[in-house]
Amino acid sequence: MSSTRLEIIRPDDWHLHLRDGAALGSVVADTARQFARAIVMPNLKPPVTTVAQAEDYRRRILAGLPAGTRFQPLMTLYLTEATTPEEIARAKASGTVFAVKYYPAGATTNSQAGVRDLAHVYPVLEAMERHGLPLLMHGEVTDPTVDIFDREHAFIERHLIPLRARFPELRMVLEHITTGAAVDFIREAPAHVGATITAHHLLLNRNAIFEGGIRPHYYCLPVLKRETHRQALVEAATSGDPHFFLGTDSAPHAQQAKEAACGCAGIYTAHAAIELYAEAFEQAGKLDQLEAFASFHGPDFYGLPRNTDTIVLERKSWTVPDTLPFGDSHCIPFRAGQAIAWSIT
Ligand SMILES: NC(=O)N[C@@H](CC(=O)O)C(=O)O
Ligand SMILES: [Zn+2]
Ligand SMILES: [Zn+2]
Repeated sequence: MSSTRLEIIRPDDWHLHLRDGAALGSVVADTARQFARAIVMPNLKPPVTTVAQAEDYRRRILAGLPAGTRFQPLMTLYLTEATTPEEIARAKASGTVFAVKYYPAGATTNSQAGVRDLAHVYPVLEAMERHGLPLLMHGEVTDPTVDIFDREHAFIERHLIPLRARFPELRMVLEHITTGAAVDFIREAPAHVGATITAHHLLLNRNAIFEGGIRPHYYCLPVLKRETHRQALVEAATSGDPHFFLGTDSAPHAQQAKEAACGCAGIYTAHAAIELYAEAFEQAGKLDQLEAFASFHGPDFYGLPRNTDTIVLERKSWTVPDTLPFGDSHCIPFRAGQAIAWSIT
């Protein structure tokens, strides 16, 4: 399908990092411009581990919005080995917390407080299964003997398959999937197991990290994979399969934190998220599938109503700024200084 104008039901972002403080104030409007709702990840320092903390964070997000915006943050709790089944019951009853995020300790940004051994949180997972609260997973093993490009596949084999067997009714999202193995696993799973896919994993393969030199702004976790995996993700996202939905994993870091001897993982895409997905879907000849992926499958999975208003995308190129404000610093957005083919009117 080729087209120059596309009107779709307003999308939601089912995986987003908003940070906190002044940084939050710099980025939240980018998301609110296009998305009605977003699942907000809890990997702050210190992490958001209780309903009370999530509700405080939610108030800070709402306070950071430009006047008149109707954006709704959907909060999550950060799972630790100290999380209690009682906190899960409180989360379910809260009306503000929609999921619990599992970070294997050491797997990614601010994951030190995460889970070392899944067996230690079985009572919590049992409570989540009972209450129907989804477990959102950063699905990578941290075993240093496993190659970094194989860590998602190893997570599926070592942890996800056993977890599915032990908690068959647990609602789960494998976040920011990057491999054909993840696509195959999710496609075969029941409807209460889904996956988010980022725009950058649809648009880039791992060569981007090394093009003409080392490119820290293309470093994220899970790390970009080889071209065959990118193609499997594009196939999944554009197939109409309701297991797969939009999650940007937009993860801003200050420029100096990325351009460093040990640079942080994370790519900022919120300034152009739906436009970037439109590019990926257009390249696949599947623009007609963008709405289902971006606006239907996510709310259907979470049991929330679909949005009713629309956004209009136009095939009109614009140039991304070289830098964007980020608290008392700035960040380098995806496609900095380069063109994006689609705009929101
Ligand atoms: N994706 C990333 O590379 N980074 C995320 C954390 C995460 O989602 O794993 C971040 O918070 O910076
Ligand atoms: Zn992650
Ligand atoms: Zn993330």
